[in-house]
Amino acid sequence: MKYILALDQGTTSSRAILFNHDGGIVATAQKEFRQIFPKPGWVEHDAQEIWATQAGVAAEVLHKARAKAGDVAAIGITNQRETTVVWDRKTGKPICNAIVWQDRRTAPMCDKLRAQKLDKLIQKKTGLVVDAYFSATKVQWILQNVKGAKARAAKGELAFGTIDSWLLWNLTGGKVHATDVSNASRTMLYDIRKGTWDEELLRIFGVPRSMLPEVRDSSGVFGETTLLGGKTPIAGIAGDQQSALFGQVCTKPGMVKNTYGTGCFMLMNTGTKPIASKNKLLTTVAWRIDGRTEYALEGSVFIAGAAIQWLRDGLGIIRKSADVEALAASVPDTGGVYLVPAFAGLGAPHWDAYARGTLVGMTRGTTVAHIARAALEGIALQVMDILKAMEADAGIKLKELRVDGGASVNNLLMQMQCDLLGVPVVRPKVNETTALGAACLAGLAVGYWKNVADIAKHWQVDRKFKPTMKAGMRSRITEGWKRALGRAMAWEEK
Ligand SMILES: Nc1ncnc2c1ncn2[C@@H]1O[C@H](COP(=O)(O)OP(=O)(O)O)[C@@H](O)[C@H]1O
Ligand SMILES: O=P(O)(O)OC[C@H](O)CO
Repeated sequence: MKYILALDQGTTSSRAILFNHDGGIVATAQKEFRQIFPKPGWVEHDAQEIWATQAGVAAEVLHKARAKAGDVAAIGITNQRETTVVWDRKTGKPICNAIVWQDRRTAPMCDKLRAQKLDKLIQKKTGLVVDAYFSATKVQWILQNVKGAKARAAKGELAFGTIDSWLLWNLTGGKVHATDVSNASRTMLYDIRKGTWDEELLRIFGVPRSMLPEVRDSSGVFGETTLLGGKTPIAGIAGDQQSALFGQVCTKPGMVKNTYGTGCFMLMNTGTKPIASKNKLLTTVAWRIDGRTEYALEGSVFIAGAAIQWLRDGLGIIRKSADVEALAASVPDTGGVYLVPAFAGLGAPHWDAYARGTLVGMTRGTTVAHIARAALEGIALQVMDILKAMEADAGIKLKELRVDGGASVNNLLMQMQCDLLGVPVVRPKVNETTALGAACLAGLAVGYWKNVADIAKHWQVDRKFKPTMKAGMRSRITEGWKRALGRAMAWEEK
């Protein structure tokens, strides 16, 4: 058969991409959906709209390529992670909007867990830092706040799933309620070393076992769908950041990728060994193939490309995201301005749910160009902080950083990044590595590709950025950044 279809369900859009045997893109379809902000700090999605847009782009991409179901060997799913959907098993309808990974409403619940000194236990089992980011407190919130939910869940009437499970359920007409191990590892309910849902955590968060999906390998047949017209196997699932790690062929320990999308997510493959972080990074499952689990260290930055969207939609100083590059390049530096884009609190390595966006260092000479440049620099500086933590945790010095994601097309940002890191930054030709990873996991399961080496031979460099900044300048910028961070942290009152 000719193609593998990847369904890439991201935070801001649903995408469908058809890949051929060379790992090349044949056609792409994409549809944005509504971001719902009911209160400050809350972020929701309509799960039905997510399914409708995802099903829509799947049909559209086949149409664009003039392909039929019979041309598609398998489907791979990759998804925004942690986002929580609870639905009725009988009707298949969600009982409320999905609570998105960026949503901060459960921060007080996390404070309580820390006050009860449960954070160490949770980190030991799940590899995660207690934060509103993960699914557990989101499910707990739904069960406590949606009328009748707790009782219905206790009777086994409700199902919980991250977006992959929700899509899989819909693709299979409610026949399969499953997830893959990389997504399970983001729920804060899963023991990443034992590879099981954890009864003690389920008790702590008040989540009945009956709500949970079955956890499977990332590569393997999960079920079949008739969505495309014939019967197509769904043969791979991975969370989008783990999927990008696979798509970048970071399949050997020590290899690192950073994805610049809505947020920024840096992952280092650590092989079959989970490394417990001493610097507030996450230990997470990269994937499980043929029963063999590989792990990753992760630094998660909540706002990256979203800061550029804010320049566009919030401030209106650019018309489209790509315009930020020329505007920022029209000035040689930020003129001392720093933008800490803590719009959704700060993730790794700070984990401050009460931090808020801060713009400092302005003078009468400050222009929108300085602010645009500060937004790009703010992205690169957040990434610098996580790379330092990662190098300390893994005890290695990085040789190169592989990059991808929507904002990685910005050459100025990539140059700033490698200047601030002092490490070469490498961008591959196929920038859709997230979708490619899911396609590869699915393709491996059905024999479309033989093995990882078969996939690796298609990875090609588009451009390599080399550091040019003088060390003195780097430390001046870094020092100012530390002070700006201090202004942003603990801003929102508890
Ligand atoms: N040229 C650009 N420079 C900087 N940011 C960009 C550029 N083009 C797109 N972006 C940002 O990239 C993000 C989209 O990337 P994408 O990988 O599609 O994200 P996601 O998967 O999180 O929805 C948006 O936040 C957008 O503002
Ligand atoms: O949708 P993205 O690409 O911004 O990714 C979101 C992450 O999976 C959140 O953990």
